[in-house]
Amino acid sequence: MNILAPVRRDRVLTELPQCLRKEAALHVHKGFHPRVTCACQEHRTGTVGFKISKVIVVGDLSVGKTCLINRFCKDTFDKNYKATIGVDFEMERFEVLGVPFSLQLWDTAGQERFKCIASTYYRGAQAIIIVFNLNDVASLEHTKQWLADALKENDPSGVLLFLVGSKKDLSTPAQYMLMEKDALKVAQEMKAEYWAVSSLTGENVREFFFRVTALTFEANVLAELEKSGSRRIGDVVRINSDDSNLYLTASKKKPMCCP
Ligand SMILES: Nc1nc2c(ncn2[C@@H]2O[C@H](COP(=O)(O)OP(=O)(O)OP(=O)(O)O)[C@@H](O)[C@H]2O)c(=O)[nH]1
Ligand SMILES: [Mg+2]
Repeated sequence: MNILAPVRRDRVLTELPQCLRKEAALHVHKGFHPRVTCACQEHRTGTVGFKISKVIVVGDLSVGKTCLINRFCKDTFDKNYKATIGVDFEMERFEVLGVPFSLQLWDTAGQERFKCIASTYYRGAQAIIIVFNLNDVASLEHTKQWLADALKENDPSGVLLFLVGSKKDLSTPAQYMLMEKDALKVAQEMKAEYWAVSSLTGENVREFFFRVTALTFEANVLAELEKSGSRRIGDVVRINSDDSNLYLTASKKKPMCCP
């Protein structure tokens, strides 16, 4: 795909999309980090606009990884199962706070026999999406192993984690509530943000990917600012001392700048 194609109008983010559940969120701030907003306004985002961030999608076979990506990227849904062999990827271009931002979504195989090939593509991920089927408790249990495998190839402190329950359309509200309780616990243990989606109906799919994009972008800009040492004396107005950063993953309680 041509990464220079213009950004689609429905890929423009001007605000930080909110988390699904506050109990299991990477952070619960209402807006982008003030330093990020400020840097974007002042065109101080360095190389972020030219970068392609890698996102890997892992999880048991048939949990719906390919369908999730296809629903977001192509707005299609295939009810027939066709196993992913090795890996596949899609490129998505966004514009966040006026800055171009690209994600490379790596769809990996869940089948054991292809896992070996797929795992060679885990390296260099900025976000890891671990998918399980909301109607299959074993697939939730296996998410810990998927995460461990993915983290072998990545720096755990530099990667954003998302735990995604799929096929929400197949559970009754009561079944869903039961599963969500367990899933929230797993997400908290992993320090991952929890989402529940349906690729069949499209429920939460766009909201989820927008959240992944926004948080990855935010982490990238903060890292860029850190690298360039652009924090200015006098900009520091307060140390973030509230409890809205559950896992301290993206911003790691850095001093905030901007008036
Ligand atoms: N009802 C329902 N079915 C779904 C949903 N998502 C996926 N499926 C079905 O689940 C099956 C597996 O979906 P895939 O997306 O191919 O699963 P996968 O995780 O990519 O599987 P591997 O590539 O083998 O790892 C297919 O038959 C899909 O139609 C969903 O949200 N709702
Ligand atoms: Mg697949």
